Amino acid sequence: MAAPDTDRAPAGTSDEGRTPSVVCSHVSITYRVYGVGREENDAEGSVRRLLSRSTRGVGVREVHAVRDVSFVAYRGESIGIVGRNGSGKSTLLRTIAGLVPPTSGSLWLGGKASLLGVNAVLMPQLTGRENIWIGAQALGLTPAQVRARFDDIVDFAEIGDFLDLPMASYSSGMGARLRFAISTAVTPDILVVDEALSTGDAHFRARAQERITQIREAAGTVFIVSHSDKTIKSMCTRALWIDEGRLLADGAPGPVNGLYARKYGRHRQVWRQRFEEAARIEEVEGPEAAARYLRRWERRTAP
Ligand SMILES: Nc1ncnc2c1ncn2[C@@H]1O[C@H](COP(=O)(O)OP(=O)(O)OP(=O)(O)O)[C@@H](O)[C@H]1O
Repeated sequence: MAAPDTDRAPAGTSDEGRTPSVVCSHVSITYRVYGVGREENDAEGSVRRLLSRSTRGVGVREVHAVRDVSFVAYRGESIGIVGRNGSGKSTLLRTIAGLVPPTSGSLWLGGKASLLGVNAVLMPQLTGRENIWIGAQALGLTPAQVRARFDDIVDFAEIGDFLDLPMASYSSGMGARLRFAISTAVTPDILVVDEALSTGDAHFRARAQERITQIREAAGTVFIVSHSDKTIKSMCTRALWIDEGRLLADGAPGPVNGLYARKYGRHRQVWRQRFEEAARIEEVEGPEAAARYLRRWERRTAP
């Protein structure tokens, strides 16, 4: 397993005979959030702001979502991204998909990236049939290509009689299947899947896995964000662990998941037990006693 080292070439660049599809070099992504933090709303503050032309004091907060991340992805790889909530996984994926530019560093793509999640395009008030037409054309298919692939999309989505009903009436699993079917109607060079697999049942996941394998075999690269280590282990050939925006591990899914679980698995388990205890205390002694109990633990574990 390669430990990321910012002074060396990104993991895997020395491998010969493989074609890189994504080269992510020292990428950092910072969001600027306005209207939060300390405000200077008095007249003096406003004048100072105008004179200095600076944004200080207007409540701008910077969120360093991704910090100095480097790696090389190759054609034929399926890469799982793991990490706690808010660690920067989706931000990294959105950057690979071309939706969020890196604040610094560089990103090179050897093909077209497609983000699985045509959510923005699919409309709940329209039927599955109408959404297939709109979604597939939004991905760049011509009407003739949509016509040719229509039945395949419907078969994969398994929406049956719901095809002519509004998507708003679909279960979350049906919606996920239809989105997946539309997004993969075109074989993308780089497919980016953000949690889209978590809503499906075992049968859907098996077929999604098959589709992902087909894309990999067609020399594509797949990125998958998932909180399920089962999904990462069964669908990925490699995993990246992102923690507080930094790449902490890059290697085979088993060992990377193992490192991640070693750092946070026990922590999660311990807190689950504490919340159960807090619920018991709340029942017997009331909410204030439960809050006191949790605050005591928070103080003890605060960094
Ligand atoms: N559009 C945004 N504007 C400002 N901050 C954002 C934005 N999107 C994400 N963030 C912040 O960036 C950090 C990383 O978020 P991101 O969604 O990439 O994490 P994640 O690992 O995908 O989390 P999760 O597992 O909960 O989906 C978080 O602190 C989040 O609050």
